[in-house]
Amino acid sequence: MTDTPEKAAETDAEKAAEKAPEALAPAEAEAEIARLSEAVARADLAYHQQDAPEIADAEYDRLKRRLKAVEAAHPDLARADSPTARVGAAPAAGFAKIRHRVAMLSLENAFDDEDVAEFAARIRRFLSLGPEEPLTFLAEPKIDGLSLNLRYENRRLVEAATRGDGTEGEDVTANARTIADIPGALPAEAPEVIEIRGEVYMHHDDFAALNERQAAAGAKTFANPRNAAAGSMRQLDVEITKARPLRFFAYGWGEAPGLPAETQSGVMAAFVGWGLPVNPRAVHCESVEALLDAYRGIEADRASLGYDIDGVVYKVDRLDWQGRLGFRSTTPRWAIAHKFPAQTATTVLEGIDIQVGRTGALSPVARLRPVTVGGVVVSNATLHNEDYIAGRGASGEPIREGRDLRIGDTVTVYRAGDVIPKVLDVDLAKRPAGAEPYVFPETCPVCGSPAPRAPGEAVRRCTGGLICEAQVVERLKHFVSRNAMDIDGLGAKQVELLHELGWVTEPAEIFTLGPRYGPQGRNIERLSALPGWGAKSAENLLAAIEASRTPPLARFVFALGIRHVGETTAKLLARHYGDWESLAAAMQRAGEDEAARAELLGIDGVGEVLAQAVIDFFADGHNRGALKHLLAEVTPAPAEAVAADASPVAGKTVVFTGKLERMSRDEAKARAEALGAKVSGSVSAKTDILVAGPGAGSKLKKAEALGVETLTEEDWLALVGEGGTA
Ligand SMILES: NC(=O)c1ccc[n+]([C@@H]2O[C@H](COP(=O)([O-])OP(=O)(O)OC[C@H]3O[C@@H](n4cnc5c(N)ncnc54)[C@H](O)[C@@H]3O)[C@@H](O)[C@H]2O)c1
Ligand SMILES: [Zn+2]
Repeated sequence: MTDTPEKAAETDAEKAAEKAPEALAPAEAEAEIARLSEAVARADLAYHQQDAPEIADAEYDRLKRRLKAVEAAHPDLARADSPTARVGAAPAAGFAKIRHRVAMLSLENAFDDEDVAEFAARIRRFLSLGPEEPLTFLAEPKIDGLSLNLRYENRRLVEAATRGDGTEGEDVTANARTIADIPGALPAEAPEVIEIRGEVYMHHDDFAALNERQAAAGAKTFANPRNAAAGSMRQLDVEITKARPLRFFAYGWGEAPGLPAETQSGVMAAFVGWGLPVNPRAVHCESVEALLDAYRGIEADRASLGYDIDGVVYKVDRLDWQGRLGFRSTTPRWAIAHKFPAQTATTVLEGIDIQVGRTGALSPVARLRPVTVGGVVVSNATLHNEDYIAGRGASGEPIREGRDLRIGDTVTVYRAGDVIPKVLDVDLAKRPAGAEPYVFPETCPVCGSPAPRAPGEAVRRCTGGLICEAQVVERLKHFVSRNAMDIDGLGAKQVELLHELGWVTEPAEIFTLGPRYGPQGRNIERLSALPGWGAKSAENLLAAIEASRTPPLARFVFALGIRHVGETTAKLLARHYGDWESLAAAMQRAGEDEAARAELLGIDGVGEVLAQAVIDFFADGHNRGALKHLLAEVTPAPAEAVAADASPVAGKTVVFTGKLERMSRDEAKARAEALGAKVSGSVSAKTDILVAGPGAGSKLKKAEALGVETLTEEDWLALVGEGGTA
């Protein structure tokens, strides 16, 4: 493949990404800032607004840290709309908005001990504290959920809002009222007006049970408890929130005149007295060492807490000092979040399973000797694809250049932000003697069909689409869909049911439903007795099935669900080959002989990847079997001959070569096809006309040798009635 301009730009960006921020030239820094801002903004939206993160938290933190560093080194280039100057994401559409009386901000991050020491030192400097003066912090687990502001007026809960972009949040008052941990009223000793802030989260076991219920109901499952909590809270339908097992911990406040104490810990104690849940793991710390001890203690218990935390938050305990320290644009100076590192563990790769997805993609999954990674027992992990196993890297993944994975290897497993675990690296020193490189299967483990890898793709795909058990439901749904066979009364739901019952396992069986399950069917069960059907709808369905026994060829080809063959391509194929027999025969030949392949490739709009997909489909014995059954039931109607007999070139095979002067090659092809000609890319004994422009070479020689009629562009235009001056 040649280097496109975008490609070159990409490599420049990669180089820039490796340089120290100060070493970047202004243009590089600007591009780097643009690239990182876009990546962070995109991740923010996915995470905060859609509750569906696309990258791991550790990766997000890395991008953001780099962006901050580049901005710090080139302050004049920092953008006003930089995601480092923002909190979260704007409220989602559909929710009423609530303007926060006191902004809901984020927290500065610390990633190592040094960051923590620097945090404490900065505070001492800011407050001009002598080295002997005590500085007390409260260290609390950082709950991995979503933040919520609860407003109580006259001790009644009157408003609940998400953080949103920090200034405006979503009104989730009704949702908050369904959470048992959140009191609807505060006791008499609470002040008249107070906003309580805290985190909504979900317990691990509740999360697992919720996902099970979701899966059983065919609904979407959540990647981790945080997404489940955020997705459950941010529901327009309160009944859904009510059915979800949400919890709450209070850790702070918004507008709060007349606080009940003068320290963070004092206020928390008062909250407990008012019936608010406060995390019991908070620790008083008098020094940096004490903070780090608290951090390690909480980290050690992380696995047994029963809910996710992603770090420890340190807060200056004295509220007067918090007041003096105040805020930067998006974070307080008196607190910091000490994040836990990405979670890794070492274990043995015991095997590699190949799973087949609904679109036929073969995905390798590592079978691991079970190991605890950040408190969760992991026994399998994704391996992405063939190249990843071979150590050739995959886009966006750390590359183990040249170090392949073999069964028996000792590997590092990685979890970040609770996304699916990954196998990161391999310890070659521990490789067992005789371990063999892994050979990726070339056939589908489900149906045995060939699973080739298309040029330029990393993934192998099963070609047995029509019969492969892993793909069959999706294929059937596609087959009956509106732009395909368009059978009235047979939608995705009905297909799923019929497949589940085992009544339809391949397309042909749709057409034998009547004799099998119709009013006079040979089975005792009846379509009309299915839940929600009745005699009338069964009758209508059978009539619609009868009516679709002669689909237009293009629709039929599209309905087969051949990879890369969309409606447009199906039309091209139908028009070029005319009828099913010619098309099918040509496709089978194309797998074996060059001329037939060249003809296929000669069709305008058919490229290598597409041609190979079609050839693979027709070459697969399973598909041929399913097609045979199907063609016993349906007869595709030949494509309408375009401008057929009227055209002198209808049905003729034409090849263009050399330079055309009156129109582009593509346009010439399109016009010829519109006149009913078949356009091919190579000359053979079947060629009727060769149109040769200046510079024609080997094709012209071959045509002359074969005695094929040869025309100039002018002759051709005259023949098809487009001669004369343009
Ligand atoms: N994976 C992604 O694509 C992606 C995208 C955006 C954000 N994120 C994650 O979110 C983080 C940034 O989000 P953020 O701005 O919400 O910051 P943050 O989550 O790092 O810190 C602020 C939040 O911590 C919460 N919190 C939990 N326990 C707390 C406690 N005891 N005291 C005070 N606050 C507590 C509060 O809700 C507060 O809003 C990132 O570091 C990353 O981990 C991930
Ligand atoms: Zn298969």
